[in-house]
Amino acid sequence: MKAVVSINSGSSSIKFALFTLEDGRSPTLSAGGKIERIGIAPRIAIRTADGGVIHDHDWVDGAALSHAELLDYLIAWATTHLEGREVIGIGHRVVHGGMEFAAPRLVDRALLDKLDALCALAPLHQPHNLAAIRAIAILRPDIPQVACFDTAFHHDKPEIASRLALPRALHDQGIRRYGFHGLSYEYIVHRLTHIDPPLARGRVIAAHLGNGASLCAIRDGRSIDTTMGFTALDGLMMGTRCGAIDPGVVLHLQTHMGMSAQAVEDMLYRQSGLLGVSGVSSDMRTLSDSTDPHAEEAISLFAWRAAKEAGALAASLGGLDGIVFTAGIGEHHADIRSRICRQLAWLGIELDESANSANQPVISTPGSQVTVRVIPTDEERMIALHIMNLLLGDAA
Ligand SMILES: Nc1ncnc2c1ncn2[C@@H]1O[C@H](COP(=O)(O)OP(=O)(O)O)[C@@H](O)[C@H]1O
Ligand SMILES: CC(=O)OP(=O)(O)O
Ligand SMILES: [Mg+2]
Repeated sequence: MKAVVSINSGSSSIKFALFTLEDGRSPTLSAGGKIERIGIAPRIAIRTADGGVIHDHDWVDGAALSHAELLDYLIAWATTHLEGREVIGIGHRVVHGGMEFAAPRLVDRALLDKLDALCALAPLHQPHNLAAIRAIAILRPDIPQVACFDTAFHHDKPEIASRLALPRALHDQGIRRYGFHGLSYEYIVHRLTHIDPPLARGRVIAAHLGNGASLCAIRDGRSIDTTMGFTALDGLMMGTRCGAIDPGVVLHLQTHMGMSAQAVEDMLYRQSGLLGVSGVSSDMRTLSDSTDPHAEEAISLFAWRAAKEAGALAASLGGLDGIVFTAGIGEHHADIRSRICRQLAWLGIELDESANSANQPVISTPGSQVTVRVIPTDEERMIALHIMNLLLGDAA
């Protein structure tokens, strides 16, 4: 049986999925799983498509385990469990595709060199994405690999949403707003076209709230603006990232507080966000269970910032027909969704609190001017569809 494998290395997790190509067109999930809480207390869970447990493992003292070590574990596990399937392609989420890549690409050495040059712009992601590709190229050089870019979905957004108010020459050199989480947004559009075609043609804010978090303003299925910019540091407050801050703070830290560029990078990417404000954890589940008042302050700031930026994107869209919540927090955290929607009530949003508490697919009231949906994202399926498109021609 022919199969494809998707690998999605996020900042705090590695998600992976094996899809068989039964009818040669649409991918059927065979097994999938994730290693999550990387850097805290990693655990791996692998399940069949119907939820049957294939493998579970907790690394209790595993805070120091790197993405690379955990990936090695995963590859070793997969090699002994893939027998009987002919893997025709392996696809990867690659966070930064820079100015050049507007669509998935087959991986070769020249591509890897170009993507290496973008590592500094996505230090929490790109090195892991490329390390996974290289590790697999050594083990299975016979299997084609496909790079699917998080930036691609935003590539053709309007010029005005791409430009920073900096000297023009910098824009021409690539210092511009790219946007990320594109595979997730593309999947949301793909799902909306099936489940709610009128909304898919309308003005939608998709809220990808995970360890990394961003919003995307989507009109008629296309990105027209988004909260992340040149890097995945901009926009919303995140697990360990600060989101948008006054650039004067960075200058002050370096010039007056003697911090090196490396120390500032570490603070903005790894020590800020929910972790920095709470002093407790970067993980929303842990914060929600905590009685520390700083944990509550971090949760409030997260929701307030998300609602505020959603207001800005509603202005980019010139009005709003729908909001879609997705990713770890967006899919599961009813209280955060409720806080965000209450702050956006002036846009005509009326939440059905009981539907929201039950994580229903539609969580707005029938009379709400704005439809609010919860759609589990599936970046792995989007990657599988891209592999098939690239290697086999059109997929369903
Ligand atoms: N059931 C849940 N309830 C509340 N928050 C959750 C739940 N499941 C996951 N989360 C939160 O989602 C975030 C991770 O999101 P995810 O999309 O998996 O991350 P990544 O950006 O690494 O892909 C964490 O803050 C985690 O606490
Ligand atoms: C781009 C980004 O922030 O990704 P993640 O949410 O996986 O960290
Ligand atoms: Mg993610």
